[in-house]
Amino acid sequence: MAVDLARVEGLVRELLAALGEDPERDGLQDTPGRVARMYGELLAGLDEDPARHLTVSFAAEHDEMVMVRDIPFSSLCEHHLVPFVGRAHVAYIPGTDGRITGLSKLARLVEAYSRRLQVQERLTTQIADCLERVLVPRGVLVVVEAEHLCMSIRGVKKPGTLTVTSAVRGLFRSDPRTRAEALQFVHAHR
Ligand SMILES: Nc1nc2c(ncn2[C@@H]2O[C@H](COP(=O)(O)OP(=O)(O)OP(=O)(O)O)[C@@H](O)[C@H]2O)c(=O)[nH]1
Ligand SMILES: [Zn+2]
Repeated sequence: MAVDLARVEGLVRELLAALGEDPERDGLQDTPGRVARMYGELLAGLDEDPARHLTVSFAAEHDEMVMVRDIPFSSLCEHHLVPFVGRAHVAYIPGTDGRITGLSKLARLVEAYSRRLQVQERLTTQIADCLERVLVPRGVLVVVEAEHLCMSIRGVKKPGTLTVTSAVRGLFRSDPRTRAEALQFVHAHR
């Protein structure tokens, strides 16, 4: 595991003391271990190769867009170590071999890249890059919408703002009609 649980536990005990707390008081005794396990969970994506999810593919001779929309995710902002939470929309147009991957695998990809210290732009790009590299599709479109708690609960304090990022490749980039159709899918029934 990339996260050193014992070390994080010790440091959280230290952090609590630096925050003016008594780490030995009743309510805080188990907190360092709990926080360490939480980071283990939130950063579990570091321990896996996201591409492995895409090794499952089926011959479908489907040559039109496939989109899984509204994939919920939460990630950790690498600037403040607080969450950003939102939804990802992932679409691809199968390659000339007509092979498709499992729908859940697109959500697993989002999960794998969000369970790391991230910025939203990199998360978006990494999902698109992995799909492009492993599936070799004719097009990839990834849209990510998220609220950053570092903008909601502190600093500029603007809850409810949504940051939208996209990564657009292949046919979705070169053919405006294909891109428009995909974006229409993203916004349908909302
Ligand atoms: N581009 C990008 N910026 C992010 C993301 N998450 C947080 N940030 C920004 O990172 C910036 C860090 O700016 P700094 O000025 O170093 O930090 P800060 O003083 O805490 O900034 P404020 O949030 O404006 O108070 C802020 O503008 C955040 O809004 C992200 O996913 N992508
Ligand atoms: Zn932040």
